Amino acid sequence: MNHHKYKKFETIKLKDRTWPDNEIIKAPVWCSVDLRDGNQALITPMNIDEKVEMFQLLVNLGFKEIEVGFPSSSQIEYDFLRLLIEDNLIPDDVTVQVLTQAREHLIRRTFDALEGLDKAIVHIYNSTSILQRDVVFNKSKDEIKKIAVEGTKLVKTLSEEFSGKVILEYSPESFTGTEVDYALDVCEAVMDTWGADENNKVIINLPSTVEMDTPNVYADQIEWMCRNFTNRDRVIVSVHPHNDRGCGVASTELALLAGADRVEATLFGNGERTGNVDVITLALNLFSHGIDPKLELSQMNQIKEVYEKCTKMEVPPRHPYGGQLVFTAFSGSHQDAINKGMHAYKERKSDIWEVPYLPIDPADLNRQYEPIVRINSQSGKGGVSFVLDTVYGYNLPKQLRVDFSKVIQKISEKEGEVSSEKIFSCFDNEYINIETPYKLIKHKIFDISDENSEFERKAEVSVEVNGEVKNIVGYGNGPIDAVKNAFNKSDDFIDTKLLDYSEHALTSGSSAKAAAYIKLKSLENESYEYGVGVHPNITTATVMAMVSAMNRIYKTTVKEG
Ligand SMILES: CC(=O)SCCNC(=O)CCNC(=O)[C@H](O)C(C)(C)COP(=O)(O)OP(=O)(O)OC[C@H]1O[C@@H](n2cnc3c(N)ncnc32)[C@H](O)[C@@H]1OP(=O)(O)O
Ligand SMILES: CC(C)C(=O)C(=O)O
Repeated sequence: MNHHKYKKFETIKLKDRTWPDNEIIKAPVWCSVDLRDGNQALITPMNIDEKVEMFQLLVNLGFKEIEVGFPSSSQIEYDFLRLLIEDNLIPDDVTVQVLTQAREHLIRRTFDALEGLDKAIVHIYNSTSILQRDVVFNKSKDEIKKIAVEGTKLVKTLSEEFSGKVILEYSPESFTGTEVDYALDVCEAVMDTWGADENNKVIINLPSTVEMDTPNVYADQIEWMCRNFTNRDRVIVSVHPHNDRGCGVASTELALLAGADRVEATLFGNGERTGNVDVITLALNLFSHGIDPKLELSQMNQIKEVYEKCTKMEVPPRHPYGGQLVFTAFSGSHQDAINKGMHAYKERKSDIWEVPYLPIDPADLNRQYEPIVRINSQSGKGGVSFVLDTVYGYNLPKQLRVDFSKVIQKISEKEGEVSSEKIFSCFDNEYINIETPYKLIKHKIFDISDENSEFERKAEVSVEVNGEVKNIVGYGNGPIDAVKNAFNKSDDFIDTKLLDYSEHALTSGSSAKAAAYIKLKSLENESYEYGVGVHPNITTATVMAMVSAMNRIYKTTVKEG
């Protein structure tokens, strides 16, 4: 690869820059350019119905400025604006923006399209970059400035005849490839021509039409412009970043540190080439710092659905916040940390979200907890128990987590990702209410503490063994002890010792069930097994857990030899 073919564009060196010490403390003014820059970059541009659907989505998300198109470029762009106006689809608090080249016939046609509106942003542009001045326009600096000034004069004249209020926006297109002092000169000429002042501000949009350098360089360019406007108060400084180097979000954030007031962006970063900057990422980055993003993005899946339908583009699975996999962890240590973090967050009832690996709470985007953890061969016990806990309500004892995750590990090594449903059905088959060869028929526990006995409880248990019912009796100081002793006294069952016991409620309300976990050690060898019992009655759940554990010991030691 011949890297000598390329060179860096030399721009200003701002030695006393102040932006690195700044902080973003509020959301900028957002302007969606989905219906213009986004649309002009689509393989199949949106039809009118799709444009209307996208417009309504943008309004619902809370955009107050929306660039609805380039009405002088084609009939469909023109008709769409007319439809918005004639069908009264533009809410009072939303200002539509229209783009046009700074050329007379296009500006005139743009004003025709605006007829009937009471306010609009008219956005004119011409390229000011060194390269385009040379190879596209073949014009001197003064001639290029004249295009901008003549365009502004015409917008001013037509605005005076227009029924509504016009806000002027001017873009020195390809700003990142333009000498900053020249860009400033053109912008000042536009503002002077317009008669801009504090009460009649002009939006000066400084696009990173092509992202040509690292984000700090763009920030230097923006800070330099902000510092050198003759009157900063007559300017709304807007940025319009693209993503050619993959740094659109970083460039925008640094531009905000450098003084920008407004951002033009698109949903999921659709736009020319590698796209415009993604407004969803920008807004949710603010949100994750506790700053009101001034956009309503909580219905993420719905936003994605409308976006994908209208643009026929797909949101990549790893796209920040919106991608299918961004609230998912496959690896064991991540799953374990998420599991523990979620528990701590719930238990501490904290107002502040702090969960490892999850910068924001997926529920804030109406995304579900369920797919956070997905299980494959890289997963450990944390992920498996997280699924059983959050999806099915089973809070497994620590050793059982280790045992069961080995079962899932074997499946995932053979089959790849294991679904939540499969994890549960496997847990169910392996551990819950196991009935072969021993099947609990009924049991009764008696309180015998007043009967002058050395024990407090008596258990009568009926169990079916290979089709034959055995009635056994045992005594102990609690129900579990009494039942276990009943089994141990009989020659029909394996002798065991209780190593661990826990239980919890599974669901709430009238259909509530309890889950009990029993760990038994075989007295015939050193093996141990867990069993799980599930039943509306906690004592029955416990006896079932014991029978399940005995069945598992039978399976591993007696049956499998
Ligand atoms: C970076 C951006 O995204 S900018 C927005 C780009 N979006 C679009 O272009 C989408 C819609 N555009 C179009 O459909 C067409 O370009 C139209 C209808 C607006 C204009 O079409 P045309 O006049 O046929 O051609 P085109 O846009 O190529 O312009 C050609 C002429 O305009 C001049 N020109 C181009 N841009 C500008 C501008 N911003 N201001 C003034 N003149 C310009 C060119 O120098 C060229 O002049 P020449 O014919 O004397 O050489
Ligand atoms: C018209 C301008 C703002 C533009 O789309 C760009 O520079 O990318």
